[in-house]
Amino acid sequence: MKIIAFVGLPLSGKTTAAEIAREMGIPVVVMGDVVREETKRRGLELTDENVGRVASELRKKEGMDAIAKRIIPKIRELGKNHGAVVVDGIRGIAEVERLKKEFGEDFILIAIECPLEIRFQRALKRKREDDVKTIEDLKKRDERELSWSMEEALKIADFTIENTSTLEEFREKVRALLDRLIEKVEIEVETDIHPTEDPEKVINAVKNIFPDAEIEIVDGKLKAKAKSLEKFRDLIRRQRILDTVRSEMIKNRRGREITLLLNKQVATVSKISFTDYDATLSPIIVRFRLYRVDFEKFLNYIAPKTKAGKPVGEVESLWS
Ligand SMILES: Nc1ncnc2c1ncn2[C@@H]1O[C@H](COP(=O)(O)OP(=O)(O)OP(=O)(O)O)[C@@H](O)[C@H]1O
Repeated sequence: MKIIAFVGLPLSGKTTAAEIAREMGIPVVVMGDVVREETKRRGLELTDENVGRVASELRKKEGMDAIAKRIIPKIRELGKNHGAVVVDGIRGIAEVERLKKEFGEDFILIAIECPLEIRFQRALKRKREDDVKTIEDLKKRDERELSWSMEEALKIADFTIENTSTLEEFREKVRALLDRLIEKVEIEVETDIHPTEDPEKVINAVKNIFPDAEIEIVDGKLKAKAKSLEKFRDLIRRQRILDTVRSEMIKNRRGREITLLLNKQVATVSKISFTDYDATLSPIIVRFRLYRVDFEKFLNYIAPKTKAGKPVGEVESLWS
């Protein structure tokens, strides 16, 4: 699961970026909603003043990362089915640090940059009730945000998007970056390592099929995550087993998950063959979890139908 947050000064384009994520089917957790919920829970009316006061109180009592802490369960819940969640409304470094601690490498921070003058012009155009009326007011608002160490957050961002050109160009940049960052398919690999087996050999068997697998061995079990499907796809084509793989995938699909059981011994010589759970040496269990690609497309990407031994209706890329 990837957790993506946008950070930037007022009017830089954070809400617009989150909106694009929503359009792409990525759920968005709005930090402000947590504060609004808390305001309601306290029986207060949802005015700007009340919401602002509750936010300050939460931060004073529970620390500067109070709101980040409260959204973590929400992120986990939404992430279960989507593979990615966007967080809208990060304000300071404490919040970034909390989310980094919680999600590690899966947390990605994107800074949106835009100079004061352009942001001010956009405020004049947006005319939201709480929007600044003068450039001096916007400078003050910037300073308030910077006092929460937003500058540090901007500095440590993994990516920076400039939003100085047209809205359409900005939307395109955000869309392209999100598309690159978010996994469409999660690949999980698992197998038991028997006492009689050489762990190195088992690792190699997995790497023969998923060369980029990040492998962990815990209590005699190998667990791995991989990203690239290329080698797997290539082996299937070289062995000319598209039909077999296709029917295995259809047979072993449960909703958005496809579980394939590969013969471990055969994998040690870089070949694919299927087995069952009772195999003498336990199988290599490969689980594909589809997030932002439908089963048909995935199936036609990995193992399209064939006619006279040639693939038909093959999908060349999951990314287009
Ligand atoms: N590239 C752009 N060209 C023109 N208008 C833009 C561009 N990017 C954003 N805007 C407009 O500028 C305004 C501010 O954008 P947005 O609400 O996304 O910023 P924000 O960072 O979420 O602001 P705030 O911090 O005030 O919530 C919006 O009216 C939006 O439509």
